[in-house]
Amino acid sequence: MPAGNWADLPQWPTSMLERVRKQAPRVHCLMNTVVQKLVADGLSALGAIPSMTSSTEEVQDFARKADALVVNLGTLDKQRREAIGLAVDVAAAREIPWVLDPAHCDYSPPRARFAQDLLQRQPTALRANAAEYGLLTVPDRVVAVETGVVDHISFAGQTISVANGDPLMAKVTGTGCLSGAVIAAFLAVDDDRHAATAAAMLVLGVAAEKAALSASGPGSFEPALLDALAALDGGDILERAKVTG
Ligand SMILES: Nc1ncnc2c1ncn2[C@@H]1O[C@H](COP(=O)(O)OP(=O)(O)OP(=O)(O)O)[C@@H](O)[C@H]1O
Ligand SMILES: Cc1ncsc1CCO
Ligand SMILES: [Mg+2]
Repeated sequence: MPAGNWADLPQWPTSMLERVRKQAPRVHCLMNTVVQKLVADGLSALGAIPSMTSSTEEVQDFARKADALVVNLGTLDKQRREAIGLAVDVAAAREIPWVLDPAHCDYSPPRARFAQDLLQRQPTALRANAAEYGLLTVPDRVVAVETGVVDHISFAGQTISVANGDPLMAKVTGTGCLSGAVIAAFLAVDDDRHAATAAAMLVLGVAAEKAALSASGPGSFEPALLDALAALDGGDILERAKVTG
């Protein structure tokens, strides 16, 4: 079990990244309309295969082909609520991992209620920023990720903290949404939900640090992040990892 043994087993995130690249998991995204392109490109750069429809006629067919699902509430409407319910039905029946990102649930009580109802359906992981996270009660079997300057990934009474990343991540809309999708890709290749979620946050954080080396601001950071996700190797991860837990 990697959690708690970071110093002894520092190769497990790299092994998971290699499996993502080799297995190319299909990640179906019910993604807000603001960041669909970044999330699709980020998953592709990582080595996963994104799909993105939210049509109620088709979403179950897409979910049946997927290895993991990410549900993001950023641009919620009636039809998307319905599509989310249909997709989660398939994920539950097929027992594939799914990740909930309750984007902007702190702006709207109905959205917060919807997010809490979805949590009762036992996603594999919740990924939220601090404002969103503080509003929700996370059931025991759900990996709870609170992102920010340091990411805290909690499960079964243990917390892994990942201090990698760069302030430019907060200047590009959708890095949090992308993190939920990256978590889904890692969950698709490893059954250890706590370790897989932490590895995903580490990989994104290290890629962001590499991207920041060449970026001159948010505009150039975004494509550099895609390049870094595609090029990342075990050496980068070992050299830069700031993981405790
Ligand atoms: N100041 C920072 N320094 C380092 N990493 C950061 C910083 N701010 C955010 N991050 C990283 O950026 C990613 C997004 O986290 P954040 O908490 O900003 O999500 P968010 O508010 O939901 O983002 P969005 O809604 O734009 O997708 C995480 O991987 C987090 O680690
Ligand atoms: C800016 C924005 N508005 C709805 S979703 C989204 C991107 C994730 O925060
Ligand atoms: Mg968000």
